[in-house]
Amino acid sequence: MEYFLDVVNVRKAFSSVVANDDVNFRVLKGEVHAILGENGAGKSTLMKILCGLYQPDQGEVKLEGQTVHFQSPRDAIRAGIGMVHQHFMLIPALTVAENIVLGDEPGAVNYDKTGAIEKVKHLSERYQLHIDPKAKVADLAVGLQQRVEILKVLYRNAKMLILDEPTALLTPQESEQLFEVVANFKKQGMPVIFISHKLDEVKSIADRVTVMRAGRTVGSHDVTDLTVKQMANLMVGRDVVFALEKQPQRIGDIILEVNDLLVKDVKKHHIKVNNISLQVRKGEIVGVAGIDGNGQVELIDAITGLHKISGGSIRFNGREISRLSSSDRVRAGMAYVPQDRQLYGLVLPFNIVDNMILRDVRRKPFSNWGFLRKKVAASYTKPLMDEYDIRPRDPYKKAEELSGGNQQKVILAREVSRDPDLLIVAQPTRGMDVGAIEHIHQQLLRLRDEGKAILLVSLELDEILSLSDRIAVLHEGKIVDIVSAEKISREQVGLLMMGQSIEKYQNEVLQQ
Ligand SMILES: Nc1ncnc2c1ncn2[C@@H]1O[C@H](COP(=O)(O)OP(=O)(O)OP(=O)(O)O)[C@@H](O)[C@H]1O
Repeated sequence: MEYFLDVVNVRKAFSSVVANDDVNFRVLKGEVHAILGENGAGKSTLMKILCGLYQPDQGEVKLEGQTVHFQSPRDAIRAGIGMVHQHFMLIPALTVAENIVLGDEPGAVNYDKTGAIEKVKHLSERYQLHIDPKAKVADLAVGLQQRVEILKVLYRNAKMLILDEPTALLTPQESEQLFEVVANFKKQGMPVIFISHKLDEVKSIADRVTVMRAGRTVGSHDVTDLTVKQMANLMVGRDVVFALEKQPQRIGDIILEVNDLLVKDVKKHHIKVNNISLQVRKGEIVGVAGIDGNGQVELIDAITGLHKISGGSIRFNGREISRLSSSDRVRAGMAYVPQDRQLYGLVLPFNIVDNMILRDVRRKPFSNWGFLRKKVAASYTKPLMDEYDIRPRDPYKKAEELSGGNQQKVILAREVSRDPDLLIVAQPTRGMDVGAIEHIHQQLLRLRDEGKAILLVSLELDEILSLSDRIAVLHEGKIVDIVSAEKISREQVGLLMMGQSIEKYQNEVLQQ
């Protein structure tokens, strides 16, 4: 067997936190190798070692049998490691070709443009990554931007690709296209490391999987030998419940009522939310389904007060709130888990305690005559860290030092525990492991059963279908339909998301 990558006994610690310990795994030439692990298991740290951002404290990394010592990402790129990050690093105003060449020829104003375009064309044909080299990146959909990132590393002669949660921001169709691209790499002998929390994806595209637990690798397996459930159990170390138990609904008064809501983009050029009317009542979860970019973010930003409205009304607990600031809306009983956790959800240089009481820092019991009661704040935080399994269990750890999934847990713990009348959650489980998803879903259902109102925005159709009582489907800023979750199938929601009608689908099915 020919190994491209061999990781031997790697260890990496950040002061007292050992992020990687005794890490061992091998990647074969031409295989898709998934890395699975709970939030905080050490996957990102390991990948940062492989791409030269961190140096290991101990152990060895070998490429094609040769030990390598990367001092910087540049060294790793030169050795053929191509990392495609979750958050793209592209310059929107430049073309595809310019973005691809940039970085390889820094500051090169006089680079060989025709040659570069030719090379990009050649690469996109070879790997079936079809894209127009002259298109402006700002005009491309997310899936195509990701192609540019992949082409960028291929242009630098990558011999192995690392894809870090590559489908987190993709539509199901874009994910399918990505999997075809990955299959192509495989055919051409290029190894791919694939990090994902989505076990179905791992099952369908990976050949082998290495599982990490608490910083250590606990084994590598052929994917064909494992079921999705077994993968989940290996990762979490216990049985994971996939099916949710939903209690019968007890609907109460209207908590949120949006009427004829009109929201434009910041420059007021385009309508983002087009005359939307929607109600959320006590004891129900209303899911908002839609392909990314169809007005979901603007809708919830308008309700929470982060985005100005251009028309219509928003009533919360019977009171018109569209002129209230977002902090006044929070005081009135609204809680919000934003889509962009690093921008709005957390203050990254603050520790977990400070982030946990962020919204209530000036109020009792955390403040007394203007003085922060640190002990009270800490004893409020610690049980929440246990309940939400926030790792490491150090309440004074800075948010920026937490893994992505653990950052998300801090926000959810804070917002859910504030006991709001209305909870608005956007992509609540993005980047979370299966065990954490199970817990969050149970918490959302508990709030619903306690009579709270929940507005759930998610790109995960299965999440919308399993949690929601009613589903509002958005397309191009409009609500196509509001349907009962019990009476609609996954395919029907998919059709509505594309702006098509269900009747057409039903007629087609009848005719078959
Ligand atoms: N720069 C840092 N400083 C201090 N601690 C860190 C740093 N980076 C990571 N850690 C810690 O190392 C551990 C592993 O984190 P890592 O980000 O590698 O996990 P992960 O498996 O990628 O998690 P997730 O699935 O949530 O992204 C965590 O406990 C994290 O808090």
